[in-house]
Amino acid sequence: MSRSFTTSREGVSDPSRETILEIRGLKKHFDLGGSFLDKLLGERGTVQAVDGVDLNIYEGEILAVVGESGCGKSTLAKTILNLEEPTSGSVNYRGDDITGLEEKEMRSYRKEMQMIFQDPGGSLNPRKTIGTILTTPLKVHGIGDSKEEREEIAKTALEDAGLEASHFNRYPRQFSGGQQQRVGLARALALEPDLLVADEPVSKLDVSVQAQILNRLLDLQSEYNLSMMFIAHDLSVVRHIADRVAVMYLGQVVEVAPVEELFENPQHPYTRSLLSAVPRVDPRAGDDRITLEGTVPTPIDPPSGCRFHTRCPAVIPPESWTHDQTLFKAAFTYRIALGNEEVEVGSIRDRIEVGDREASDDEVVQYMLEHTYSGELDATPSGVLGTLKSATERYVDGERETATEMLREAFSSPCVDEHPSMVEALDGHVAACHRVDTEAPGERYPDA
Ligand SMILES: Nc1ncnc2c1ncn2[C@@H]1O[C@H](COP(=O)(O)OP(=O)(O)OP(=O)(O)O)[C@@H](O)[C@H]1O
Repeated sequence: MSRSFTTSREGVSDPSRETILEIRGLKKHFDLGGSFLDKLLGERGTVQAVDGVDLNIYEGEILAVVGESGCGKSTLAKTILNLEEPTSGSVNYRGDDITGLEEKEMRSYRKEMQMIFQDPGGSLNPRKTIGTILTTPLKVHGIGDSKEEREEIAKTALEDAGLEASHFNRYPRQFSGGQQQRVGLARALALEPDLLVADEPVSKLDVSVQAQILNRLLDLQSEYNLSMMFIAHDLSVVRHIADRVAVMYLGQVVEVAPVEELFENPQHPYTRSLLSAVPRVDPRAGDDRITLEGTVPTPIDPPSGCRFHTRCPAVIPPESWTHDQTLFKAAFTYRIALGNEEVEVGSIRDRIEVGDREASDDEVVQYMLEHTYSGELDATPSGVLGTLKSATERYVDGERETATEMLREAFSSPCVDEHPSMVEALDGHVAACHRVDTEAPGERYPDA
């Protein structure tokens, strides 16, 4: 492997464009409290919801933030807007440091930085008319000289969002979900914000309504030169709307690229997996959440090194590895499963039917190799199989640490030991992956 590429974090702004928002090393950890024992058991501790995010949003662009449920998208949005207090890092809005500002100090920025939420109904007070919902923020921010003027602004915003001025006197319950989302949009637009943070604004709506709202957003974005952070888990929506895309995994950004570039030439193995799942999305299924192989690790105790290593199809073998990637991935996954004690010897013993007698250790070992190890036993070279077998024997014998150590030594990976920094993968396209850092573009994924 040859190290060659210039280290370039997304944290370096593009001087040719006006940066509206500059996020640096942003962290938001939630302390769940609990005793030391709770923490050891993973039931309490600290949720690393957002853990060191660098991002820029440029004037007039739509930056989409994507990733599986729980990866920290909403927390990122709320922390940027000081709806959550950041643990560390900084947020600059048009050059002003707004990190952790109190509500009073935030007030002048609130007008310029608006957020629309996923649940349209939940963010509208059912007892207030649409008119009151729209004009109250105008009054708070001193917009419009009179009640009549504010009413006029609110009605124009309703029309901008695709509703009618006559809806002014209605109540939220008199609207469909799609219309309620338009009210949320109108409320945000009435303040003429510079930056709109939209947290999955169409995910709860029917596909046809989604398209209408998205097209409306696109029209308004170009009409008002709005900058937007658009949070989504549906990648087809992202392709339709975004200029650039940031991909998040377990609290961190792993790749940022212009939208077509990301779809045509994804560099991070996580992005590649996400995109490969797109054709599976079936609107008739009702739930279009992306699912990947393997369980998502908990953000309370995220994996060391590259956080994606436990699920990565391209996890890097040690330099001494002479076999192919598929074999390494199978052995490595086995290492992870035993290391996390995901395999219960007792329940395997119960599961194996051997007449009246209890299954022997050898039978349990064989069962684990046949069922937990995903490689083909017949095709596994004897040296590798020997290690897998010896480690499994120790594991079944109760010597878990010895077993884990044997597997760790034989199937080591830089992905476990070192955190990858964000590097320029291709022009204007950054990714945090050891493969991207060390391999030339055409050689990054030989058979992964
Ligand atoms: N107030 C909180 N206290 C403790 N943990 C929290 C809190 N808010 C969020 N989390 C945790 O932080 C992690 C990130 O959550 P977040 O809602 O930001 O993810 P997300 O990517 O927006 O998910 P989704 O797509 O499902 O909305 C999750 O593990 C979540 O359980």
